[in-house]
Amino acid sequence: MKVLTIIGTRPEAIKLAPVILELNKNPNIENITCLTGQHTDLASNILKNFNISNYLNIEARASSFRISQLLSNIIMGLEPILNEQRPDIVLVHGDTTSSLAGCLAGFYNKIDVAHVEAGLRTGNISSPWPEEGNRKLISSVSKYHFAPTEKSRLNLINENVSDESILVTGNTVIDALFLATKITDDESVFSYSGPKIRKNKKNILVTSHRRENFGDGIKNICLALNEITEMKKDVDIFYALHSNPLAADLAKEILNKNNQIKILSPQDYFDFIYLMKNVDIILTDSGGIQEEAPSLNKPVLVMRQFTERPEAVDAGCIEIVGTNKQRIVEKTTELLENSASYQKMTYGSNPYGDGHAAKRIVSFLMSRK
Ligand SMILES: CC(=O)N[C@@H]1[C@@H](OP(=O)(O)OP(=O)(O)OC[C@H]2O[C@@H](n3ccc(=O)[nH]c3=O)[C@H](O)[C@@H]2O)O[C@H](CO)[C@@H](O)[C@@H]1O
Repeated sequence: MKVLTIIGTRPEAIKLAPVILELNKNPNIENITCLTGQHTDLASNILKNFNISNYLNIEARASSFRISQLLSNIIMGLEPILNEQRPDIVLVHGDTTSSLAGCLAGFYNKIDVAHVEAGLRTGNISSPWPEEGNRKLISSVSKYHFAPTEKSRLNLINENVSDESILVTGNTVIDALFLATKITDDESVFSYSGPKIRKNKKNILVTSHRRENFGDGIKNICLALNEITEMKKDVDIFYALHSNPLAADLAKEILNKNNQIKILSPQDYFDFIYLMKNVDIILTDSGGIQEEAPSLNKPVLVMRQFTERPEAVDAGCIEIVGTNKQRIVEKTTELLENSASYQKMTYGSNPYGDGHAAKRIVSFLMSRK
């Protein structure tokens, strides 16, 4: 069986790395990994973390940030590879422009598409935008759907996806985290050379990069961080910037005079895990971090209006706080001051899986050969 695995962004690289390693282990599978160029630097660094060095890169980065330009560049960039390699399966992940483009390129060439992290829905087509639309479109033309949870599977059934084409696998980010924590537990692998995490402080890790938060959302988040450090002199905040200047520039402008806030460049995956493991609280609009944090027993306040991770909300390990400055300040302060509230959010088992999702995906594909 020949598989073409498409990777665009950092989270796709993190979440597909375990699947690629599993595919490469199987003598009956030839896997070709192809970067699209959507996040070349971030994605290639992640593959390096997981010792994946053999991959193509179509460098389809759009000159502007126009999604439609990037989508068409990727589809056209993949055509020659699809014609030359004629894979049996195009494997895509999640909800990005690269995931949708990879899926459509496969579909237009009558090649079966397999979708990892299928079925996540907020039910709101404008949030997250364009991810909710991307993943619904991918579900409508994919042949196989790897749903992380039972809830994701039910979302697909509600959209008339046939049950026998769905497999509930767990989220592969837990596979990646377990692989990485095995590697990172050997402290010598850390290259984290950022500002020290001081144990006599309360430490908060922050990331924000969602398009719907650009502008006012990120502004309110940063104003809330300034207010928290104004009130709490024993708090250090580590803000890991995203590579997208539309997410990073405003944060740098608002936060750069606050010496309690350490502004970090995008972190290598192992170093980011080190940060997640060693802080007390995580504030983020990220999807993957909502799934990882329960395995690290870290409470997460989600700075979005909606989440497609209801399982973690139901389990009490994440809480949606949106981008309202006052609400972010209040909920963060509560976790800093009220140990009962804090304990309630540190969770035993992770609703997002057991770290064996990649194995399940590969054996399912082999059974369909
Ligand atoms: C709507 C939505 O939720 N969509 C998500 C979005 O991904 P995301 O929101 O999770 O994106 P990010 O937050 O950028 O990545 C997070 C990962 O990066 C690591 N990290 C973070 C900061 C850093 O400095 N260094 C790092 O290594 C971190 O540990 C984590 O694993 O698209 C994915 C692809 O389709 C989807 O799967 C996913 O649902």
